[in-house]
Amino acid sequence: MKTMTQTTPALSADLFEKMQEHEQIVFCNDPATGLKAIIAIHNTTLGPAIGGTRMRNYDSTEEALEDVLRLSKGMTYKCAAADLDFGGGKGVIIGDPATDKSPELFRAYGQFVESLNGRFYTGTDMGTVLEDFVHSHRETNCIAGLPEEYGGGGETSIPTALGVLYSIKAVAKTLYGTENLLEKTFSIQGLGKVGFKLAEHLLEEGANLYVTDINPDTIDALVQKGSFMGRSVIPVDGDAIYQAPADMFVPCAIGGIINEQTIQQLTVKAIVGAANNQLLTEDLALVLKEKGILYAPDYIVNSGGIIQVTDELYSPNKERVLKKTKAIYHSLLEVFEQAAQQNITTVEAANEICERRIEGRKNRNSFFSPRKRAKWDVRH
Ligand SMILES: NC(=O)C1=CN([C@@H]2O[C@H](COP(=O)(O)OP(=O)(O)OC[C@H]3O[C@@H](n4cnc5c(N)ncnc54)[C@H](O)[C@@H]3O)[C@@H](O)[C@H]2O)C=CC1
Ligand SMILES: O=C(O)CCC(=O)C(=O)O
Repeated sequence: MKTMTQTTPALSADLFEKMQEHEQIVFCNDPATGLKAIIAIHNTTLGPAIGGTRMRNYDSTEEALEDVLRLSKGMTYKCAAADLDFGGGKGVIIGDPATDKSPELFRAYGQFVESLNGRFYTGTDMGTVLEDFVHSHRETNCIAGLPEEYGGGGETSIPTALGVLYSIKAVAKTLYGTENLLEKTFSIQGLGKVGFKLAEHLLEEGANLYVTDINPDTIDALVQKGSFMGRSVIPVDGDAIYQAPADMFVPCAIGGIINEQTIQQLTVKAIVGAANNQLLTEDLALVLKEKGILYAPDYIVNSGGIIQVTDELYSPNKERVLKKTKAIYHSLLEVFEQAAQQNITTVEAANEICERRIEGRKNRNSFFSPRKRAKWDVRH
């Protein structure tokens, strides 16, 4: 049997190695409600950490930890890219969203969020809905993204889907010299909160779609919609989506789907979608560049949701959110321009812009302290 002195140093070294530049990881365990969650705070240079909370049936704690570390880092870049006064964080709840949810579980989660004393704000992500956080909000003010009837900005997937649409237009402008999407074809992976709304926008623009989802009901609903609008919506099975003969691939489900295998199958001219962490590893951006596939960095494309929830703290205003979401179009064009000028990947160009912003702020607003009342904080 191993003794504590043998195991402890190895374990902690491993965990700190995994954290890399992350500031803090919080493991939340509440046997009474079954809550098992991990909150990761990546960087608070720009302000308190913010990021949605994902609920997923992870195969292991390790997998959940990997996910929350990657997602929280992405939030730091997302906030910097959208020029928000927030840093990056994220939460994951380990469990099946279909069977393991309860009001008590989300209240318990709210208590853990509250214990961070303003260092972390959260709301929805994959597997969670706004109503879950109404329960959490009973325990903490640090919820961003409440339903409208609770004084929040409402469904975040609405601005997220719009942001993806503006991004697709920026990509079309770059590739074809026009934003017109009539008769363009898109392959969409995931028809959930964001993917379905985006698909509706694309149909309204006169586009045709290949779609896949693990839930057949959502596909049927979209096929019906497409036939009603006289557009083509072709369902494809699982991995066949990578080979669909579309102009652009639009990932709106899980991360890590762009890898060595899938890149070989893609025939599209661009990848632009809502999913977080689309590239399994960042160096794949170079493989895409060499293959002539324009990659729109995910954390810029999908920033509509975070734009809305952070704006909510000034009190909700749909017009202001729309204006800020439209700015995604220009942010992407700037990234594409810089990448072309410097002959670097779009990921490198986007990261450079964000890192410059964070670095520039370090001297003025170093390390957020919750004792300072933040200027946008209207609920405390
Ligand atoms: N909701 C939001 O405002 C934002 C969402 N995102 C990201 O966008 C993605 C989608 O988010 P939501 O639409 O909110 O989530 P959701 O949970 O509502 O929808 C995800 C959809 O993907 C499907 N799906 C899951 N695994 C799949 C697979 N292997 N193949 C095909 N379909 C699969 C699910 O059945 C579901 O319909 C996630 O990666 C999320 O992190 C990013 C920014 C904001
Ligand atoms: O939509 C939200 O509530 C937070 C945004 C977020 O976590 C994300 O953009 O991934």
